[in-house]
Amino acid sequence: MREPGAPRVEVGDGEDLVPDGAESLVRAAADEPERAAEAALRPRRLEEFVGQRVVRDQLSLVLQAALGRGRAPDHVLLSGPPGLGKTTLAMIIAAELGASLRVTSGPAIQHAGDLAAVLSSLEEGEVLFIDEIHRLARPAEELLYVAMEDFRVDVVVGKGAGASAIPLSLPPFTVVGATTRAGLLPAPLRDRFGFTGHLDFYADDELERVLVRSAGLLDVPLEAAAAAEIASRSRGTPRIANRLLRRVRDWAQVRGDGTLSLAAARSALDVYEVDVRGLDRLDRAVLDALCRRFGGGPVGLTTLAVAVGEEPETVETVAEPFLVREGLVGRTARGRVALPPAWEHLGLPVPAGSDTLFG
Ligand SMILES: Nc1ncnc2c1ncn2[C@@H]1O[C@H](COP(=O)(O)OP(=O)(O)OP(=O)(O)O)[C@@H](O)[C@H]1O
Ligand SMILES: [Mg+2]
Repeated sequence: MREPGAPRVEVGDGEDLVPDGAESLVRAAADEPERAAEAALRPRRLEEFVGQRVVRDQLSLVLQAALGRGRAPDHVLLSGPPGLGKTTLAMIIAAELGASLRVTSGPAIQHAGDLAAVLSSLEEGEVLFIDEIHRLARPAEELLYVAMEDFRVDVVVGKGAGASAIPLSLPPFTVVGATTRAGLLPAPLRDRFGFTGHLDFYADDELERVLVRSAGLLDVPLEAAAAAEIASRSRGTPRIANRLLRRVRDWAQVRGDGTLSLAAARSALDVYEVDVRGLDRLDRAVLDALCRRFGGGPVGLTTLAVAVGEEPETVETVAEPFLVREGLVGRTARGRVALPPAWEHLGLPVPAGSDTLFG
C-alpha cells in the first residue's frame, strides 16, 4: 500500500492512469468507462499513430538511433493542446524501446522527496512519464534537472545544521514530459530535453483515418461520408473524434439500423449539440460571452472565464487554442477579442470595426 501523500506512480502500460489535464475538468474524459474506451483505441506503435508526420519522423530517428546504440535515448518533451496524443506517444516510446513505463504527473508530486523516491527506484532503461510537467513544484523541478543531466539525486539525511546530502547515482533512464503549456516550463528544465515534439491540431483527412481505424477496432460499419462529417466536427482532435464516433454509434444502435451513415452522424451530433464547426458548449459559451456580454472585447482571460463559469486555465488550454486557430477569437495585448467569423457563427451582425481590433 502506498503511503498517504506518496506520489502516484504506476508501473506497466499506464492504461489505468488518471488524466489530470484541464481537459478532464470539462469534457467528461475522466469517468471510468470513457477512459477505458479511450485506452482501447490508443495506438500502440509508432506506425499506427496517425498524422503528425514531422514529430513522428523525428521521434522515430531518436528511438532508432538509441536502439542502435543500445542506450537510453535523450529525454523527450511533448507539448500541445489536450487530446492530440501526448500520453499515447509516451506509451509508444516505451513500447518501441521495449522498456517499461512509469507514470506520474506534476500535480501528483508534492514534495521533492516524492520525486527522489520515484527516481531512485528507476531501473536501467526505464521510461518515466511525467504528465503536466509544468505543474511540478519548484524544488522537485530542481531535483529533476540534476537527475536528467547527471543521473544523480542528492538524498538529504538529517535536519538543520547537521543535514547532509548523499549523492545517489541513477542508472540511465529517459524522461518523457508532457505539457499543454510549454511556455510555462522554466528554461533550465526545457533545456534538459534533447528532443521536443510539438503536436498540432490534426487535418480533417487525418482525423478520418483515426476514425476509420477506431471503427475497425470497435467493429462498427462507418460510411466514408459519415467519417468525413465526424472529422470535420472534431476540433482537429483525435480524442474528440473518437468520442463523437462512440456517440454516433450509440445513435445508430438505438435510433438507426446500426450503420454509421451520414444521416446518423448528423442526427447524433445534433443531439449532442456539436455544431457544424465542431464547437461544443464551452466553445460557444466563450464566443457568446465575448460577443454578447463584452461587446466583442477586448476582455481579460480571467473575466471571460468567470463569465462562462470555468477556470481560466481551462478556457486558455481547452477552448481557446482551437477558437484562435479557427480565426474566431484573437488575442491582443489588452485581452481577447471576437473576430468577424465569431459574430457570423452566432448569427449576429458583425459590428463595424471588429476586424480592426485585432493586432
Ligand atoms: N495520432 C493518433 N492516431 C490515432 N489515435 C490517436 C492519435 N492521437 C491521439 N489518439 C487518440 O486520442 C486519444 C487521446 O490521446 P492522448 O490521451 O494521448 O492525448 P493527450 O495529448 O495526452 O491529452 P491530455 O493533454 O488531455 O493528456 C487516445 O486515446 C487515442 O486513442
Ligand atoms: Mg495525456
